[in-house]
Amino acid sequence: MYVLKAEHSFDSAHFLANYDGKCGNIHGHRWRVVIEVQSETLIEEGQLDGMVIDFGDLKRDIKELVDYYDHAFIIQEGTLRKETLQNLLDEGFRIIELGFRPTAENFAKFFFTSMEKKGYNVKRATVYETPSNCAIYEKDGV
Ligand SMILES: Nc1nc2c(c(=O)[nH]1)N=C([C@H](O)[C@H](O)COP(=O)(O)OP(=O)(O)OP(=O)(O)O)CN2
Ligand SMILES: [Zn+2]
Repeated sequence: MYVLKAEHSFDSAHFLANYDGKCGNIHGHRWRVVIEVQSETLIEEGQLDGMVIDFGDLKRDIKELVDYYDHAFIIQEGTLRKETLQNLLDEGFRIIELGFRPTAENFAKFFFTSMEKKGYNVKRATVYETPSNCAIYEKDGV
């Protein structure tokens, strides 16, 4: 089995609602998203001979996905009062509302399935919240 790994990072703010501790306050991370894709075979002709996929194409697709979340305030839907949210939007802040709690685990699954939707045979998605903490989502039995 061949495995290719590429990554891209984004900087954003978030908070964990209903969290008893410092992470309940607004804070920022450089989220590092590492994607691994797999293949039993290699392309055997042309420019891509000997490759699973061109690293450039893989990196481009990860960046395209991840860059949307860069320099935004990421919140879980329903965790800010309507007026608070409206005031932030009126101030011109870029807010991204998610249907899930913005944890490393949920982001790992989200980026895994997003890359699958782009057609990749994804082996594993790893999301680092800090240089020493990461969550991994991977297929069962792989
Ligand atoms: N399993 C998870 N635990 C926590 C998550 C998470 O996504 N999954 N997230 C957080 C917070 O977002 C927090 O920002 C990260 O926590 P922490 O490791 O405490 O971050 P620090 O680098 O600031 O830790 P220090 O050791 O105090 O420097 C919490 N938990
Ligand atoms: Zn955090």
